[in-house]
Amino acid sequence: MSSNETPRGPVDSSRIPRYAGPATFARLPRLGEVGTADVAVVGVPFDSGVSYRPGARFGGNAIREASRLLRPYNPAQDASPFALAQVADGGDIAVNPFNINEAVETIEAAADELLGTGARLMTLGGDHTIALPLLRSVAKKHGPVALLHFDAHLDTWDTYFGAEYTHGTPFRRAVEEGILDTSALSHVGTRGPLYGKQDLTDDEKMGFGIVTSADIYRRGADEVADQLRQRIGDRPLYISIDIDCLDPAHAPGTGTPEAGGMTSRELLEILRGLAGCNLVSADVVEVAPAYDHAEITSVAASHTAYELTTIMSRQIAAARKDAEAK
Ligand SMILES: N=C(N)NCCCC(=O)O
Ligand SMILES: [Zn+2]
Ligand SMILES: [Zn+2]
Repeated sequence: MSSNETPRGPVDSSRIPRYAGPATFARLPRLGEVGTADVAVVGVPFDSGVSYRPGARFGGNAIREASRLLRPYNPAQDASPFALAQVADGGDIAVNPFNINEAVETIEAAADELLGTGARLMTLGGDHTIALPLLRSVAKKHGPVALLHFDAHLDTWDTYFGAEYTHGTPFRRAVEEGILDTSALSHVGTRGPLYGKQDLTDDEKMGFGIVTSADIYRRGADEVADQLRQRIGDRPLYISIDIDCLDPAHAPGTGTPEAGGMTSRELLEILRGLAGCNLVSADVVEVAPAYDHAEITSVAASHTAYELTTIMSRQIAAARKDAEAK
């Protein structure tokens, strides 16, 4: 979108009932209807990398369905994300469910294509395996990126049953490949039993800092966000959100739930506190609707994606304004 074009926003829910028609994220136009977008919301229906309950392949569409209720003005960030920049639904990346290596390649190639058009990606998973090809693609464009990883789990384990690409291993692979800026890596929301203490030592060696879910409870969302923002500075940032970072009370619909997690309010507040960071792309993964009730998980995920999109749109609009002033 050039600076003098008005973005095409969502369907007007005061004229067309919000439950009518097929769902796109936040009732936004499809990418094909607008040509190119500043932020492309894409689904990756892939869950062949899970170690426990499957079902995240249906996550993207569950989030789209739940996102029908999002409204165009975000008071928490005082911004209308879909008016500040063109956000569009890019549909799903069709990947092979029977061949993980091929799926990983397909995701990377599709992300390359979308990022090549100048779009930032707001990806809806899928299981956490998909973060690796997305990070590869983002790093090709921006160099090694800072990473904020919201998750109950570390996802820096080595292999599962000998498999390198799984939902428990994407960030170890990413560190090995040199696509992360190891001076700014944080897990947020970590908790629960591990295989051994070595998991933590290995993780620390890779450069990760940890903000546990108990840290959030004790220190509060604002302080945590301030600390994270300081660590990230103006580095290009990727945010990966495993919905199991939330307590199972706030996100029952997921494959590997762990008790004692943050609330959806805490997650949303931390994200709002990150506004102004150079967020180049993001994902929300591990929503498995078969275990959900009353869309609790997919509603939380849709609001999470909405806050992330708002951060990106605000930044895109601010950069455009700066460029025009020059
Ligand atoms: N949910 C994600 N991404 N990873 C969980 C892996 C935990 C395990 O099976 O040990
Ligand atoms: Zn997890
Ligand atoms: Zn994860």
